[in-house]
Parts: sequence; structure tokens; C-alpha cells
Amino acid sequence: MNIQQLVLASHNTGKLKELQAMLGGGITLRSVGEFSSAEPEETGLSFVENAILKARNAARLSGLPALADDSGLAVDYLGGAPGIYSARYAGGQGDSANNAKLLDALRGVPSAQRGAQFVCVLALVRHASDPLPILCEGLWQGRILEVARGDHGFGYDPLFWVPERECSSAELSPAEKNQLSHRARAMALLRERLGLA
Ligand SMILES: O=P(O)(O)OP(=O)(O)OP(=O)(O)OC[C@H]1O[C@@H](n2cnc3c(O)ncnc32)[C@H](O)[C@@H]1O
Ligand SMILES: [Mg+2]
Repeated sequence: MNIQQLVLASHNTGKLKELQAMLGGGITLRSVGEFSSAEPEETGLSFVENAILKARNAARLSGLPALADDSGLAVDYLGGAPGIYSARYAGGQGDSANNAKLLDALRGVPSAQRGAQFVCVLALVRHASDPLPILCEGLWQGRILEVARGDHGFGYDPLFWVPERECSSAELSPAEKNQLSHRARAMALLRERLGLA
């Protein structure tokens, strides 16, 4: 597939920066925000369904091929929550409220039971009714800290301990996070599928 311009179906500037950096110069990424500020309701029951729904919406609004990222944090002790509800965990009040709620939910839980994974599904559709979206998934295993550390990244990064680097994901440089993260793994697969690898 030869794609020169893609619309990114996301209103999250953290994702936008990371995906832009990973995709490199060959493909121009445009934000769906150029076409509409309305965010589609994420009614799916899975990362895959929500990613496809966001990609179709952006393709419809822009008339261009569209890439969506649906991602979240699945915490073992919480049975995989907040999962697809990660952005809305504290009722849509933003990252710091979400992080505070997560720390509360895990208060007193010992380190060995604080395992978690970041999940990312990328969906690419060539047009709004594409019958065969390209889907790529990436996982990143870690642990939930007891206090926030670091100020890079976004979302739950200050609470996510990265065992392979012995720091939180908000303490990684953007370039390091973009080599290790759930999003980086999904993007590596997408690049292969598009013949960009
Ligand atoms: O739907 P769009 O517009 O893309 O933006 P969003 O922020 O609502 O994105 P999601 O619906 O996919 O929700 C993802 C949630 O998971 C969090 N998240 C995803 N990737 C993350 C990462 O790399 N680091 C920290 N938190 C992340 C993020 O902060 C959100 O709370
Ligand atoms: Mg969202």
C-alpha cells in the first residue's frame, strides 16, 4: 500500500508526538483535529473495536486514509481494569485524576501483585468503509509504582515502572520510550505491513 498522507484519528497530543516520531518522514501525518474537534464516542468493548471506530470516523471526516490508536493500561490486581476505560477511569477528569484513582485502588497492595501492561492497538483504514482494516497490537509489561516519578510522556507514564530500565516510563527520554513502548511495538508491526520497515 502506498500512502503519502495519513490522518491521525486522535485528539491526544502525547500520542500524536510519539506516532509522528516513529513514523518518520516518508508519511505526512495530519491530525483529525484539522477537520473536526468532536470526538467520537468509544462504544466498543475492545481496543480493536474502538480503534476501528475512531479510524473510520477520521477517514469519513477527512476523505483520507486514517490511522487510529486505542490504548490503555491493564492492571493485574484489578482484573485488567481500567483497560479500554483508561481515559475515562476517573470520570473523564484527566490524567492526574486517573493516576490518583489508580494509586487509591492499589493502596497497600504489595509490589509483587502490582503487575500491569500497557496495550496499544493501531488500526489503519484506507477509507471510511474499508472492509479490511490493518490491525497491529503492542504490549508493554511493567508494574504500578506507589508514588509518581518523572515528568516526560503523558497519561499513566509516571506510575508505570519499566523493569528493563529500572525507572518509570515518565523518566525515560522520548526516544527511549519510543523504542520500548506498547505503541512502539505496534508501530514496528505496522511499518512491516506497509513495507516501511
Ligand atoms: O482516543 P484518542 O483521541 O486517541 O485519545 P485518548 O487519550 O482518549 O486515548 P484512548 O481512548 O486510547 O485512551 C488511552 C488511555 O490510556 C493512557 N495511555 C495510553 N498510552 C499511554 C502511554 O504511552 N503512556 C501513558 N498513558 C497512556 C492514556 O493516557 C489514556 O488515559
Ligand atoms: Mg479516547
